[in-house]
Amino acid sequence: MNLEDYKKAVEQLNLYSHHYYVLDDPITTDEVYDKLYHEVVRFEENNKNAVLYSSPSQRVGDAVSSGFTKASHLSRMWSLEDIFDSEGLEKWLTKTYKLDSNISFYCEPKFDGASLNLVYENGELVQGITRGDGSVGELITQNVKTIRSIPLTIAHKERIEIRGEVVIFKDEFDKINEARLKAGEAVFANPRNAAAGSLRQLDSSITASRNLVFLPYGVGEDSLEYKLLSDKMAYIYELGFRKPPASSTCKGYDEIEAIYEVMKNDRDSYPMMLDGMVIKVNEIASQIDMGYTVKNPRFSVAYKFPAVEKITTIRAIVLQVGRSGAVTPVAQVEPTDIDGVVVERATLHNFDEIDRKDIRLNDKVIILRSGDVIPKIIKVLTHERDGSEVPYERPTLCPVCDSELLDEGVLLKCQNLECEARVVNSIIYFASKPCLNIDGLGNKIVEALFVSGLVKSVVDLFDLTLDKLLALEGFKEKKSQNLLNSLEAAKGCDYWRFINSLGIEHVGEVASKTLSENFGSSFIDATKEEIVACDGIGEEMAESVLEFVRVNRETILNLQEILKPLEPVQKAEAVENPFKGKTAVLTGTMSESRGAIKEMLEEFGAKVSGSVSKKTDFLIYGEDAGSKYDKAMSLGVECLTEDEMRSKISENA
Ligand SMILES: NC(=O)c1ccc[n+]([C@@H]2O[C@H](COP(=O)([O-])OP(=O)(O)OC[C@H]3O[C@@H](n4cnc5c(N)ncnc54)[C@H](O)[C@@H]3O)[C@@H](O)[C@H]2O)c1
Ligand SMILES: [Zn+2]
Repeated sequence: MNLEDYKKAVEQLNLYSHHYYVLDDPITTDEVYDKLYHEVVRFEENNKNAVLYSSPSQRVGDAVSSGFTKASHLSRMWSLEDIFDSEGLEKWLTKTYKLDSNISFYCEPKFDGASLNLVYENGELVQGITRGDGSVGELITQNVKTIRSIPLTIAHKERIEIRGEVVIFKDEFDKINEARLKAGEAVFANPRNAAAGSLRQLDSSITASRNLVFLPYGVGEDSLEYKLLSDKMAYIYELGFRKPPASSTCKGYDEIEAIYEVMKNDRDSYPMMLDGMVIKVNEIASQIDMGYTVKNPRFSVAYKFPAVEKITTIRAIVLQVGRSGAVTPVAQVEPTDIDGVVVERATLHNFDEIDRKDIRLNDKVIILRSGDVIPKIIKVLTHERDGSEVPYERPTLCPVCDSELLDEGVLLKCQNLECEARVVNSIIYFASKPCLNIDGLGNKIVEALFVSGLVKSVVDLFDLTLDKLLALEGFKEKKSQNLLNSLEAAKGCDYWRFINSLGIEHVGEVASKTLSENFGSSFIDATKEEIVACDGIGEEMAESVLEFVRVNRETILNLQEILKPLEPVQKAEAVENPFKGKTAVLTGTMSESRGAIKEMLEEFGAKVSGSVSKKTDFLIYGEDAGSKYDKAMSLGVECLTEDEMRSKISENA
């Protein structure tokens, strides 16, 4: 890197930072940012006189957005030095032991969110300030007050600054994005941006709706006299703050590495995103002696986890046809190693998503792989386009059978009932675990059976014979006999499996069980009213059942004749009691598990439903009953405590 490159790199980093910190909409990955940042730092170490005032190494964060009132922190907020591997840890420890050899360490997760400073005076929350540039941040007290894990009053009366990270849990993040997708709004790239963006809203009610969580990691100005950071933090948690998971004290390299390994391997199991582990010197006197660089504390370091976001290129968009004929697009990307796994495909959800993100062939994109979920594209780097990108055109023909697709906007559908993809996938579904659980009907075999012409629908499976199978290429005696045996074994299955295996749209395992319990084999004669009256079954599902039965009645009867599924045993008629035939909802903590109480009520002939509606006859509540209780009260539903319910039963039984 020469001086010219250095100046360009600083400018580039500042552009990245502006998008990251001010606009909450990054235009590159942390990995790319970190790599360039470290090149800049290396150049500066060798060219001390050339260091630019605007260099990101000289400051924390970025400029403060003009939309908010500014506020100064009582004591400065800092960034953290990064390390990425064992070698980095060794170097950091050597450097730190030189400053003080008699130290131990406090390790905790590095939460990937937005940092926040809380000022309490006389035990009251008086200010909430973003980190900003470390000295001055944005005053967002109103927003901060909507975060339920931030106590408005604490038992500590002297002035104190409590610092922590505001995060959004992963499941909440998915919910927010799902809702935004439905509303046609742009989705957040990742939970960090969602947290930072939600925290810095001009309208507090938006912040309030986002279920943010505050995790304390330290204090700024304080008058506490603890000798150890671990004790100081224990005191903070006692004041009513949420204790972050997995903090521990330890000594030396080996123990730190061991804690890091466990945390890294468990990262997916935490409800929030972690991007590393923070190591801090535990002795406060030593911390004070060590002090700070222009940017970072010397007594602390962030030991980063491998990146889960990478930049790659869209090579193709391939189409998959499911058993219902729905065509889903999947992106094929330039193979990219993400935390040890080579990623070649990413979901695109549906065609609207391609339009909304304006995903083009050859586009550079940020791809995220975290946990077991299928990798997804979280951002198209439109500013990196060079003209070689090709807009994607929606297909009009089925990629498998060439028949015309039905374009329903979000969904495209192949309507050809004999389309190979539809038949093969519906047979695979028919044989899958929650359906008839037939071994030996994997993708390859079903395809071979279909192509041979022997099997054009599930009914044909049961006409297979040993002779017919042996005539096919690749079907040896043992394999063929095993398949025939498993087909035979599927006969006499539970009735709900039979319903589930039909593959009725919107009807999964739970609904199949409900239909089976309520109707058994007469489900094909049930009316819409009767179906909707079942717990957990709505209009859409009922219509889908009726339509399926209308079109496929013959096939259902035919299959039923072959499979002879078992009719569900009807429950014995319940004795007369006030709950018989009524619908009840359970909420709060009870003396036994709610599952056990549900079973008991069902024995008394009640239907137990998950949500309160006008159809609910009783709400039975235990301790800490929440919104269901409020809703029941507002609808005038009769509310009973667990004891009241029990005495009603014993009076009558
Ligand atoms: N993608 C981009 O475009 C882009 C741009 C700028 C910065 N960045 C990322 O941001 C990083 C620099 O940002 P930074 O200065 O906020 O540093 P940082 O986020 O790497 O580390 C410091 C921050 O970590 C947070 N933190 C979380 N858990 C903590 C804990 N247990 N103890 C102490 N602090 C904890 C605090 O908020 C603290 O301010 C870069 O390394 C880069 O990865 C990315
Ligand atoms: Zn087709």
